[in-house]
Amino acid sequence: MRAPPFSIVGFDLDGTLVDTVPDLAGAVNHVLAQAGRAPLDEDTVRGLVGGGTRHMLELALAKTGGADELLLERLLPELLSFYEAHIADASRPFPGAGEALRALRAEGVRLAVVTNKIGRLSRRLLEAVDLLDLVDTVIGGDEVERQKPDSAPLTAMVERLGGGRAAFVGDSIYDMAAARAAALPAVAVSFGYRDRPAEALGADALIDSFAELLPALEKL
Ligand SMILES: O=C(O)COP(=O)(O)O
Ligand SMILES: [Mg+2]
Repeated sequence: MRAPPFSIVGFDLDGTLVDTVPDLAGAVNHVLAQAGRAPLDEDTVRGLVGGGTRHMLELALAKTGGADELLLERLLPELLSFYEAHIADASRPFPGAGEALRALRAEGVRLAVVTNKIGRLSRRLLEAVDLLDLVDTVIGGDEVERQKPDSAPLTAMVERLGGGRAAFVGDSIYDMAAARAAALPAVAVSFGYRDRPAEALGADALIDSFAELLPALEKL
């Protein structure tokens, strides 16, 4: 392989590196039951992920009878503690995710996870699925002033990893908008979570599996 034209590659977490919906849905349904609400199926929860855990809960409440601030504040800590206890019961890396990270690393590319998920939970999840040691840094949604779709987390990534040409890989409109705002080329994964067709995300490249990532980066 030719050396990739990037010295930094960032990855979104939920729906990009790791298929987390089973455990996220479990945690959402745990608190919906506490609120006397009907459960949501995994396909529905898949469309609610991307804007952070609080946003996911807000959307889940809106879908099951209405969200109000008080209920949201009451249920959020419960959701987070349940999710932390079950963070990798069923969550698994998408096929080829670890291999792609290793291949990029072998080329000397510095790697980051940039997620709207809380940083502590993100590291816990990455550790549980054996990906934490493969990345140089993790930036959680609570660890920057503004989360994706703002450019702030991606600007922080480039700064933290010492500068250089960077690209970002994600699954949602939040990722594509953040990359655009930070003026970074963006690769979208077609297997992730989103509220619209993958072709409508506005990515610079679209991949159907991690086997396609390195060739896609070379063409950007
Ligand atoms: O937890 C979320 O809602 C989003 O997380 P992500 O930024 O890794 O997709
Ligand atoms: Mg995502």
